Amino acid sequence: MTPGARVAAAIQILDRILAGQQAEPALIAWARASRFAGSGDRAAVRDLVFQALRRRDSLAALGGALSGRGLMLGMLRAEGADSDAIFSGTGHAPPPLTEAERTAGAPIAQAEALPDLPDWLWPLWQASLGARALSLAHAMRDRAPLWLRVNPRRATPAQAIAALTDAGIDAIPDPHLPTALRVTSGERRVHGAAPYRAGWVEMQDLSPQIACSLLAPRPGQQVLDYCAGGGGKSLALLAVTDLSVTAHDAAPARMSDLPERAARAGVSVTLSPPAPSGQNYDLIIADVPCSGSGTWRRKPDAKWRLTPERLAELCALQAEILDDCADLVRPGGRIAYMTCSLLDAENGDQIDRFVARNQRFTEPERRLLTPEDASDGFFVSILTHSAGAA
Ligand SMILES: C[S@@+](CC[C@H](N)C(=O)[O-])C[C@H]1O[C@@H](n2cnc3c(N)ncnc32)[C@H](O)[C@@H]1O
Repeated sequence: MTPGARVAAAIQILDRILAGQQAEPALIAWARASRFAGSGDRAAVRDLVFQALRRRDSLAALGGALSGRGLMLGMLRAEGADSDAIFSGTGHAPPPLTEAERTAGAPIAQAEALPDLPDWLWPLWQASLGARALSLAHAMRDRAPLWLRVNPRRATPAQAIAALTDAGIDAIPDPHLPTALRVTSGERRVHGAAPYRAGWVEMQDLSPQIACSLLAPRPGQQVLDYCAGGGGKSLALLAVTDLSVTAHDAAPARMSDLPERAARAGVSVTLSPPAPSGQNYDLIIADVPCSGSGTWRRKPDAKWRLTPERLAELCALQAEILDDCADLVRPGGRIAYMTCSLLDAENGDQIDRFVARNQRFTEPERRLLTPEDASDGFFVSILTHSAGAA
């Protein structure tokens, strides 16, 4: 596909997303209907669509319209590219620019200053992040790096880096957490690469890796991963400590990959039968459903789909899960509450309300990680039951 044809495809897909379709199904539907598009074309069109969604408002302002065409025109203007060369009308390229399109659009500085967040959310974002609100909103406009976690049961960071290099993937360790590797080239090769398939490395963003490193459970402790999903947090803990880990999820199908991932990593996780009971756990991980506002670089359409009603529903569910976990932790045990959100409503405010209604718990540690100091936006609060230290 020519550059113009890729832009025309992105316009078509963006129009569907702006009309209400989710990004992934819209991309899949386009790929199925476009057998002529090779893997390089599909990746390039996907990048255009995601980049446009990350910067939706500023690109619409630059391009003069909130439409697929307006967004792609705004992107070309932001890059200083020759719009007429792309909007050429030849072959499969989009039709030439109209006179109105040529004169529409805000100046670059004015458009770039927009936060690229939904209007209703911006006051909550500012109240949560204060002086860092705009820079963190703008950090969400960039593509996120891919991070890997080295599994010390299988390899050292140096061995993993060497094996990745052999597979055509470059990765460098984080200066503070050497088992966290940032992939600097060859991202798309990771899934098929030998060190991934042999369990030497797992995909996990730096921020949850840091959060898990704060928990340091003692060998042999009973751990409940209450919202286990794919089990990323369980696997991170088991990689460094021998633990008895039970995984639970309200949607058990979400844990279907976990046994295979655990086997690849050389560890084992017990999948919980119906629901955990008793007060048997030294550590409960509550990696709760959330807005995902810290991961909007990866899932940019989610930022425009979130509504105040959905945020309120999520906050109510998070409170319910915290209360369930409070009943399952053993006296003296800990709850690690985690979200991939930057919003106080889901983070500090949620914990303050929990501690106010559950006065047996204290909060020795709370950490908000952001793209400015780690990678994805991520919150962790460690809550200790007052009957003694775990
Ligand atoms: C943020 S995801 C978990 C991600 C996972 N811990 C990981 O590291 O891959 C939240 C999970 O909570 C689950 N969930 C939703 N409501 C729940 C509830 N009431 N009790 C337990 N799990 C719930 C969802 O099915 C989802 O898998």
